[in-house]
Amino acid sequence: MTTQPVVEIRGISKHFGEGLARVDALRDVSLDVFPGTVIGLRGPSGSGKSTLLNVIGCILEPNSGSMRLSGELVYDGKWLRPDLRSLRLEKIGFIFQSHNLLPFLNAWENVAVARTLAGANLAQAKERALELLTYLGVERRQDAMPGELSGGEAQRVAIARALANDPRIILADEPTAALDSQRAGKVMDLLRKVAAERDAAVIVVTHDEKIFDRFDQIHSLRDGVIEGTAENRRP
Ligand SMILES: Nc1ncnc2c1ncn2[C@@H]1O[C@H](COP(=O)(O)OP(=O)(O)OP(=O)(O)O)[C@@H](O)[C@H]1O
Repeated sequence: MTTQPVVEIRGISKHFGEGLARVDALRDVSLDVFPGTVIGLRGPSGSGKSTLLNVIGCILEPNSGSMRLSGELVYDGKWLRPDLRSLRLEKIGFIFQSHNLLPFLNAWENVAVARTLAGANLAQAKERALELLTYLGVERRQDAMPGELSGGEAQRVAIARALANDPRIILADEPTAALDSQRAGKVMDLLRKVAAERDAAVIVVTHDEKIFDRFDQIHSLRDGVIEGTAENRRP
């Protein structure tokens, strides 16, 4: 049996500006990410990491190429779905550097809101939120406001929120940048568990060398091109 990639990118290019001001942020990038894997994107500032993450997240429209997300062709020279918001809600969970929790909602409400945006009623959304907070080991903090959470706790709540709609693709932009190495390691272990147990693909933009050994593969970008890939062998 062959496993289909969850993210399948072919010949994606993206530029900003025109003429002398043109910047080629991605040049003919192809990439497959398989279920159950955690991959890293590294590279110098301006190499195209965030652009690639935002293209996969259907936030930025590329200029050419094609992209399949969990088997569905979503971009082929143009977006193939009129409603990108519902596409994102259905397929993708986002995790940011600073957790981006809504400061006026408590922990479980922050998770539940993502579920209600996808159409669930509040009771269903709360049940799911509490399940996910338990899964991530922060159920005791369910009523805490974001300002009362430690950095590690807040990032776990943010991961729970990213999982609210059971996406198969999790995109994380520098998720450990604000954490010490022990907490960073824990967040990466949780992302590995999420990938393994939910058959998801986790894609992490990072500069953080202390977590490089936690990836199955790390792609190095330079000037909009994937110039190399390192594999971490696992027992
Ligand atoms: N909205 C935009 N308008 C114009 N140029 C942009 C825009 N977004 C990104 N760029 C340019 O595209 C290139 C790639 O940027 P990108 O943010 O993807 O790099 P990065 O590798 O994520 O960098 P960093 O590590 O600093 O976040 C850079 O030259 C950047 O200046």
